[in-house]
Amino acid sequence: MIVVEGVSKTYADGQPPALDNVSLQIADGSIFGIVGRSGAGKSTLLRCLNLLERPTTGRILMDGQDLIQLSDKQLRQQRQRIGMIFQGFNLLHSRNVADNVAVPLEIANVPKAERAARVAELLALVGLSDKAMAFPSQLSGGQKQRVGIARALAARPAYLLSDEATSALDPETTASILELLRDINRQLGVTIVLITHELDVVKAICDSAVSLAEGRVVESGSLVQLQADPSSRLGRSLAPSRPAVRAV
Ligand SMILES: Nc1ncnc2c1ncn2[C@@H]1O[C@H](COP(=O)(O)OP(=O)(O)OP(=O)(O)O)[C@@H](O)[C@H]1O
Repeated sequence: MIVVEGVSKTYADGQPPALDNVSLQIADGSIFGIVGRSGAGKSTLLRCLNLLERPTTGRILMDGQDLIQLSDKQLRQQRQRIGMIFQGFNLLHSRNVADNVAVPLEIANVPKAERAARVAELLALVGLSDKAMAFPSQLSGGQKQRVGIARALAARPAYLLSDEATSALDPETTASILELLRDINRQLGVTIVLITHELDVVKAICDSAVSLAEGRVVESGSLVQLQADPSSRLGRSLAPSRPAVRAV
């Protein structure tokens, strides 16, 4: 479970805070969406969850441990429990697909034979077994993101952080990547925290969501709660789509 307690982040003196007293909880095994306009603080919040950004004040508890109190070594260990995927995929262009997926395993000093077996397993999971020797430049956007997902899962993380992972993809590819994330969540029990500016993404796969504005939490809750609350703006935006009415 992730608990964010009173987290504020100010990048520079005199600037308004990027996060202002944010508190929320992310249940184990859930898919949690962070929404809000550009500049609302979404990336800052996501980056605080693995301490790529250090909060100015507040606490981030992951599995009961306050990340801010961890030593460098403990933080490195905790980060192995957190995978991350990105809008721009962040693949190494000089390495083939298998070698990209192997990067976290190399960092964790996993022996070569074990690495190869794990990479094969991961490529099968994301449906890219036939692309192991291909280079990123030979892949479509959706395939690149599948490599990014396989790499993020390599060290068997408990948490997967997704920074606009589908924003660069067309709607059909987005749907297939969201389906993959949902399968990973269900099959492996990985908790997924995703930033998106597309409410359709939240509707498609999130169990809970928070909306941010100017660094503050505007609303948060489970999708079911939000959708059932007539006073919730986010809930109204996330109302289930009605089936199209067909003329007879
Ligand atoms: N490294 C940084 N240094 C200084 N200010 C920053 C830095 N990163 C973000 N900010 C500021 O913090 C605020 C929140 O930015 P953040 O990137 O978290 O928002 P966001 O909701 O993710 O936006 P977007 O959807 O455009 O990515 C903005 O005002 C931004 O200019």
